[in-house]
Amino acid sequence: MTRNVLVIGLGLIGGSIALSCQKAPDTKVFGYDYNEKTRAQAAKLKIVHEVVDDVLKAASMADIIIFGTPVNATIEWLEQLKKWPLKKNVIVTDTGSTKGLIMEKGAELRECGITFIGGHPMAGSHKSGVQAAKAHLFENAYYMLTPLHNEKEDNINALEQLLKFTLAKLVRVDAHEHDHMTAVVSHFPHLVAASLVHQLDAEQKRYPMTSLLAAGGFRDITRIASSNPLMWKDIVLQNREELLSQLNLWLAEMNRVKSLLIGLDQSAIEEYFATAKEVRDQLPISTGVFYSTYDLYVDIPDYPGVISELTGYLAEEKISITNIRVVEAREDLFGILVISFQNADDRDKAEKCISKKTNYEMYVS
Ligand SMILES: NC(=O)c1ccc[n+]([C@@H]2O[C@H](COP(=O)([O-])OP(=O)(O)OC[C@H]3O[C@@H](n4cnc5c(N)ncnc54)[C@H](O)[C@@H]3O)[C@@H](O)[C@H]2O)c1
Ligand SMILES: O=C(O)C(=O)C[C@]1(C(=O)O)C=C[C@@H](O)C=C1
Repeated sequence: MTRNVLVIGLGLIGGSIALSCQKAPDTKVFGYDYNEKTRAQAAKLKIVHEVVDDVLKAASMADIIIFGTPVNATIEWLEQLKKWPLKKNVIVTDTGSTKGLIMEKGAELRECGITFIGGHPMAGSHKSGVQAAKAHLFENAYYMLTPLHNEKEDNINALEQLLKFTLAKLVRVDAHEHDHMTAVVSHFPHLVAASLVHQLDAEQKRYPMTSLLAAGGFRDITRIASSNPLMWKDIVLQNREELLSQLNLWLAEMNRVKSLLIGLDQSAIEEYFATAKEVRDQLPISTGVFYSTYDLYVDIPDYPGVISELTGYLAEEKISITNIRVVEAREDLFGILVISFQNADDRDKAEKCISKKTNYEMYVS
């Protein structure tokens, strides 16, 4: 029997889930977005099997409904859902970055006989919109499910059976613990990134050259300040309490830094950086596709055409690359070309391909 899946909200996350659900056998994926342009783009990009205009009708046929909407919009949809004529065994889930308030709605849905299991894939990007959707966005990332207490195991299994096609690591987490932990590793860092950009903005009014000097360090730490403002407005409002307590911890931490600077204690300052480096270097890699890189470093001679020559060899063998950049290219030195691939297999193939055609030295990080 065909399983009908309806995805509401076809942006980066909803679109990516819809693409991965299309890989599930005997599954028909329908999609709805309140933005007409997005619906048209989703149809053109084949993000779903069928884009629908009548969301209520599609919902009444759905076995699984997935919300890819901003978290405040999800709350509004869940309220409406209570009155809809849904299938008796329908399973409703979401992808929102916050879980506390959404699970309160989930509990209300249970009172109406509707199964709601919260979900949150811990991968994404500062990019948004349907054009950024990718089938493999969640590969290897943690995908948290926050079922209500006493949720039927069969319901959770049924949802997991579909979500396993995201190739994410599915884990079950309590909704409140979820909101605490994501405040630490995601929500609060977004506030810090935005605040650093505000600080730069104020500074460059007095020293206009400052922004020209924003190189790797500033760009790395503030990439996420380019994220969707509406989405983040919703997230920080829903997780306000946790964020206020993170902010207090941060202020205390900044006071510690202040004391270190005032105290001029060289070894304590070095220790501060050393401990941070140790913890940072040991972070496990569990991101989705955007920021897990499989890089191949190629020492290339610095002559015009060398990059197109190399990419040409890879194209001949149909090896796709996700990014390419040159580092340390100087006239008198070999440059290093860093080629990124989607997976280790593609990188291995590329290494073999390049070693057949050239004598350039290569290494992987
Ligand atoms: N961006 C990330 O890195 C990331 C990662 C994990 C989870 N999330 C969560 O996923 C959800 C979607 O985020 P995104 O990054 O895909 O955002 P997005 O802006 O790319 O997509 C949201 C989509 O929802 C549509 N939409 C907005 N309001 C709607 C409504 N009321 N009804 C129907 N459609 C509506 C928009 O038109 C858009 O197409 C959010 O809840 C977010 O918290 C985001
Ligand atoms: O990589 C990014 O740009 C993200 O911000 C992704 C990110 C994160 O903070 O890690 C953002 C929000 C999500 O709920 C999950 C993942």
